[in-house]
Order: sequence, then structure tokens, then C-alpha cells
Amino acid sequence: MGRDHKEHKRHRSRSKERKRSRSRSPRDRRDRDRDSRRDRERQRDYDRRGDDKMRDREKQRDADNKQRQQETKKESKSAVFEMEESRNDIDDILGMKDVDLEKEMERRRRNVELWRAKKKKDELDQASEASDDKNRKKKAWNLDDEDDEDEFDVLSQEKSEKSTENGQNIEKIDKKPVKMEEEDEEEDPLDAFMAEISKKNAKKSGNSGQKSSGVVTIIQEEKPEKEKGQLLENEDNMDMVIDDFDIETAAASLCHKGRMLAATDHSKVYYRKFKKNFYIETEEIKRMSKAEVKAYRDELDSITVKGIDVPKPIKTWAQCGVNLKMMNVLKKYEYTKPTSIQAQAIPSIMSGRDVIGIAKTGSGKTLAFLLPMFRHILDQPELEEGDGPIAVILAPTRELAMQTYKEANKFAKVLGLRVACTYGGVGISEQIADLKRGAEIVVCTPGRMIDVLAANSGKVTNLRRVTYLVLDEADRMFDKGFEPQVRSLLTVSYGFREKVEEKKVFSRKIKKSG
Ligand SMILES: Nc1ncnc2c1ncn2[C@@H]1O[C@H](COP(=O)(O)OP(=O)(O)OP(=O)(O)O)[C@@H](O)[C@H]1O
Repeated sequence: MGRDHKEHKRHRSRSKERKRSRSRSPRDRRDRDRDSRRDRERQRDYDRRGDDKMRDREKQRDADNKQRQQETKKESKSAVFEMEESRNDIDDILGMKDVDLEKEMERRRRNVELWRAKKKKDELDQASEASDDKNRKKKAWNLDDEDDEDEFDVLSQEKSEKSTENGQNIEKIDKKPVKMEEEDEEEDPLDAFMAEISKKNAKKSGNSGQKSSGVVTIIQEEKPEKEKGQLLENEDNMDMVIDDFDIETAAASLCHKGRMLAATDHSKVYYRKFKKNFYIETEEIKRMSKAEVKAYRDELDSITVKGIDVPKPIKTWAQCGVNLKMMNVLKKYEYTKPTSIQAQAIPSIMSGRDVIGIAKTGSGKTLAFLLPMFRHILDQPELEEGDGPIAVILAPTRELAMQTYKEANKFAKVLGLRVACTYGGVGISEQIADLKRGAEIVVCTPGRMIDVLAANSGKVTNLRRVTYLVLDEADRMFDKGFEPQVRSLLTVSYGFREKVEEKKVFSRKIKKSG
């Protein structure tokens, strides 16, 4: 069409030129007549062709418009429609005569108006359908009594708020009313809803006769969690811990559950050698004769020792190889000299020997194993990422575990060592976090320690670096039935895996330690 139009223009300008240069000769007149005839024919031909083309194009356009209107109705995107329309026919428009162009534009305006009217109608239809839907739903929940309806709305709103806060339990309850509508339209929705809640709660509490709400159940689930957090946050202040936990029952339950750790194939684990003898006898001790040693042991609450070449008891802290920092702590807490059990146990443990110490309550047994422990840890390579503790102190009760933790911390802080305390009856998450951060020393009760070791597929901590192990109040631990757990822990502890079967470690002769 564009080309035809240009040709037409060219033709007209040529005619004008010819008119201007018109001559009066007969030959010229003949030529002029012939030219003008030819021009007229061309014009007719051009008009005819134009008309045919126009008709075809209009037909095509009508068909296109019809199709486009149907598509657009689906998509409801007027901008796209107009853009496509313009893009497709821009060439046609450029090639049109003014009158045709006006007609065409008029036709298009009408089309657009028609389309807009139709679109508006569709939108109105959709809106009215949506509102019908809403009304239908609302109707399902409408109760005859206005007050009841308000009450239900509040209840429903509360439920939906709780569901976002507390998760699935309530969400399930919230979904019920909709289902109820599908099942039985005649049933009173509020009654059915409340009945459903009661049924669920009765199921949970195992009491079908009592009425209770889902909200109450959730609060009951959350409350202990918060309390646990508080206990653990105040871990440093042991006085804050409320002892409302029956350890005997818990121990029995642990044994009943028979929690054990999976056996470790030690042949597949690389264990590096470690040093455990740090004891250097001072000249003064070396010089003591057997008789002097016996006399001194008698002096120290008549200590009796069993074993081969048992080290001689020490007299001062300086004789057991404690460093200056440890010495300062001993001074700070006025531990002027070793107690009887300390005097004999410390050089024996420092020598790297296994020791069973039996002494009365309050005799200072804790420090007797703590001081050699610090010396031992300080001599080991530092903990690396993913390493578990170097020393583990197992205690039968959480009270004892916390007491030992407190005592150990007096020294650990100045030595730059970390102590973690892990015991049952409180939340496990904080304890896991402590262990994950890394601790050279772990004071724990056996059941909880197994739980922690088993947690997260054994990724929380491990005992592969344990080269110092204490069974504090071992007799009590066994009396409580912890022996299987203790054995289990020993089998996965680096320095003790082969000692599990040694009778002396689990000797039933360990009767009274306090
Ligand atoms: N060498 C020491 N000099 C002075 N006080 C000490 C010494 N060693 C420990 N103590 C203190 O004696 C008290 C009792 O010590 P410890 O708790 O270690 O005794 P225990 O034998 O472990 O008691 P239990 O059997 O109850 O566990 C603690 O307060 C501790 O700080």
C-alpha cells in the first residue's frame, strides 16, 4: 500500500509537470490526450485495486478484530490489545487517503469503545460473582443470633492469630469449620466447630470426658520451655536453679530406656599419642624413706594405699607441679595446703596412673582430681574445630555436676579453659550450644551426656579427644543403675576404650565414697 501511494504521488506530480509544459501542437495534443487517457486508466486501475485491497483488508481486519477481542477478553489487557492493533496496521494507515483514514479511525474508535464497554461489563460480572461467593461463605457461618456471631468471629480470629504463632496444632483446628460446611450444611457451624476442638483436646489429654481448649494445651507445652531457658541463662548463679527434679526417677527412667551409644570402630579412628605422666618428684620427697612415708600417711588420716610403686604423698602445692596461675587461685581461696586425699591422690594421678580414691564427704576429693586434670589439659594440643572435650567428669546427680562445675570454673577461667555442664532435667538446647562452641572440660550426668552425643547424628560433640576421665562418686552412679551408660561412654572415650572390661574400674568394692 505504501508503495502504491508513493507511485500515485509521483504520477500526479508528473501530470502537473506535463500540464505546465503543455504545447499547442497537434502532435503534442495527441500525446497529451494519450497521456491523459493513460493517466485516467491508471487512476481507475489504481482506485479499483485500492478498493479491492481495502475490502479484503477490512474483511481480514474484522476477522482479526473478532479473534483479538475474544483473546483480549480472556486476558483483559487493553494496553496489549491497542499496541498490537497499532503495530499491525501502521503501514496501512500511512498509505490511506485522508477520507479513508478518517473512516478507518472512526471504525477503530468504535471498536475500541465496544471492547472497553465489554471489558467493563466482564469486570462487573466478575466482581458480582466474587461478592456472591463471599456472601455464600458468610452465609455458611451466619448464625441466627447476632451476638453469637460476634462471639464466633472473635473466637475464629483468635484461633487464626494463634495458628500463626504456634504452628500446626491450631491450624488443623482452624481448617475444620470449612470441612464441616462441606460435610453437613444443616449442622450448626459453631456447635460443630466447638465439638471438634473438644474432641481434639480430649484426644490429646487422653480424657474424653473433660472439656479443655487447644490454647491451654499449647501454653502448657510452651511454658516449661521458657522455664528451662531461664534456668540455663542463670547457669553461673547456681543459687538460681530450682531443684524440683527427681533425679532418682529420672535415673530409673534412663536405665529403663537403656540409652546406649552406637559402638565405635576404633580401628577407623586416628588417635594421636598423648602424654599423661607429668609428675616430677621433688628432692625433698625423693629423700623420704619408706618409714617416713608410712609415718606421714598415718599422719594424713591413716591413708592406706594399694598398688605397685605408689608415689609418695606430697606436703605442699609446690611439690605437685602446679603452675603460677593455679597457685594464685589456691591462694585466693585459701587452700593453704593439700588435704589428706589430695596429698596422696595428686602425685598418683599426675603420674598418669588410674586412681580410685575413697574418702569421706568434704575431704577435698574434687580438687584432688581437678588439679591434675588442669595440668593434663594444658599439656595437650589445643582444641580444634569439631573437637570434643579433653576431660570428662561424670557425676550421678546434677547437684554434684553443678558443684564440680563451679569448683572447676575457679581455675578454668584464669587458665583460659572452658567448662561445660550437661545434666538432665532441663532444656538440652543451651547445653548443646555450649558444647558446640567447644569446651576442654565437660561435667555431666551420664544419661544426658549420651543424649547430647547422640543428638544431631553425633555432630554436637564427641569423646574422641578424651584422655582424662573422672567417675565422681562412682559407687552412687552404679547404685543408681548408670553402669550401662558409663560403660557406653567409656567405649567411645579415646583414653579409656580398652579399660571398660578392667575389673578394677568397675569393682563392686567401691562401696562408700562419702
Ligand atoms: N586443700 C584445701 N584446703 C582448704 N579447703 C579445701 C581444700 N580442698 C578443698 N577444699 C574445700 O573443701 C570443701 C569440700 O571439698 P570437696 O567438695 O572437694 O569435698 P568432697 O570430698 O568432694 O565432698 P563430696 O564428697 O561432698 O563431693 C570445698 O568447699 C572446697 O573448696
